[in-house]
Amino acid sequence: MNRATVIFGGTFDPVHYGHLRAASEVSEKLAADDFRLLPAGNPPHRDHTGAEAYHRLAMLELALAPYPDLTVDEREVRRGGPSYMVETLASIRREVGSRPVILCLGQDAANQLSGWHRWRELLELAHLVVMKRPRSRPKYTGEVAEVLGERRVRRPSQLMESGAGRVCYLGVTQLAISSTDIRGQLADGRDPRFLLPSTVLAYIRKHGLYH
Ligand SMILES: Nc1ncnc2c1ncn2[C@@H]1O[C@H](COP(=O)(O)OP(=O)(O)OP(=O)(O)O)[C@@H](O)[C@H]1O
Ligand SMILES: O=C(O)c1ccc[n+]([C@@H]2O[C@H](COP(=O)([O-])O)[C@@H](O)[C@H]2O)c1
Repeated sequence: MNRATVIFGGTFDPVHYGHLRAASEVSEKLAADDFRLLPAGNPPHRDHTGAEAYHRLAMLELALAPYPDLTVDEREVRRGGPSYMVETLASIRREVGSRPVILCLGQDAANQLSGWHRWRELLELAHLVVMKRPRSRPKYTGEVAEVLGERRVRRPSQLMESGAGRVCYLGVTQLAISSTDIRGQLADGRDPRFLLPSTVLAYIRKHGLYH
């Protein structure tokens, strides 16, 4: 078991099997002993979300309830202001000391990295694992390609040799599911069952979300 803290951040609006399967596979590949899904409280890059942060958090908790090895980190929902990942990682770093911290993000999210708040500092605080996404290829802007290229390692085990600063690409099973599509189906009165856990869908219906 590797002593690393792994963070899978997302808006999770709502959480679906694409997120959950990717999290499970990355956790397995990294042999992680501390794997956290971390919902963005107030995503800095989105004008609005379909559901309030407390609903997105509740849905994530329902989805992960049967799987105690995958936990929820609530700090961005509890914290006020924009949910900048650099601040989140700094706060996690203060708690875990020098152990490896690994931030997982999909290729689509990684392509936007140059727009993230103080993005260069992310690699001082954590390693990055970039997960391949259906229909999304590396399309970096600015200096990101250069920085990520310089830091790239081939084997996930190399992330365990230091606390931060390396980048590794991992393949995950390609499930072409997105929260946007699920929200669209619900808004159109269609049934997105089997794209997300039934407990999450029941929560959505109970609270009348995404209509
Ligand atoms: N189907 C999927 N397979 C693998 N990774 C995914 C999948 N969907 C989302 N991710 C990754 O999970 C993280 C959180 O994603 P997010 O909550 O934005 O989901 P999304 O489905 O892309 O949402 P939206 O459609 O609202 O943009 C991101 O790093 C994203 O790349
Ligand atoms: O810190 C930032 O500036 C920043 C900008 C864009 C995205 N993020 C984070 O990236 C993660 C994935 O974002 P998303 O939009 O794919 O859900 C999520 O944890 C976001 O909070 C963070």
